Amino acid sequence: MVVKVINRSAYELPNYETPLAAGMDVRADIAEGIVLAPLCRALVPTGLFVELPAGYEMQVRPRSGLAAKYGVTVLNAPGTIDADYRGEIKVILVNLSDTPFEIKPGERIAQIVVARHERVEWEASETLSDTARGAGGFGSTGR
Ligand SMILES: O=c1ccn([C@H]2C[C@H](O)[C@@H](COP(=O)(O)OP(=O)(O)OP(=O)(O)O)O2)c(=O)[nH]1
Ligand SMILES: [Mg+2]
Repeated sequence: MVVKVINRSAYELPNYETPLAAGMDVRADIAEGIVLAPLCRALVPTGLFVELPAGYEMQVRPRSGLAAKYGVTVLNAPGTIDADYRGEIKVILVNLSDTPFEIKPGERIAQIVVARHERVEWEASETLSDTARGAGGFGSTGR
């Protein structure tokens, strides 16, 4: 699938690192490092602008390495880029560790995954069909 993109970043376009990768890593398009103190967050620019086809979204997901090693993750994961969004893709990073973390210029901070999605029309109703689960949830099947 071909997706139109404007790259105003200082870096190459994101790419799939391995043949079957689902996500492409995106880089922090910042001139200077940003120090994230514990429990602080930052809206980090990527310099990328995309035009997704109707029926597709782009998800902004954390990188597991940053999460496991540094406690740094995407606060709103998965972030949603709508097909009608024309602004810059930005990543909301949060530092959930107890030590400061410096986001370096050009660092790969998150990954983007393009996915199909449905759009629904509501059928307003007073009842729903019976199921074995019914209204059970939130641990109803045990721990
Ligand atoms: O991690 C993210 C999440 C969103 N966006 C952009 C693309 C998306 O289409 C738009 C709106 O996102 P969302 O609907 O999640 O935010 P909102 O708080 O509901 O803002 P809005 O009122 O603009 O919809 O912001 C990003 O760049 N990065
Ligand atoms: Mg919204």
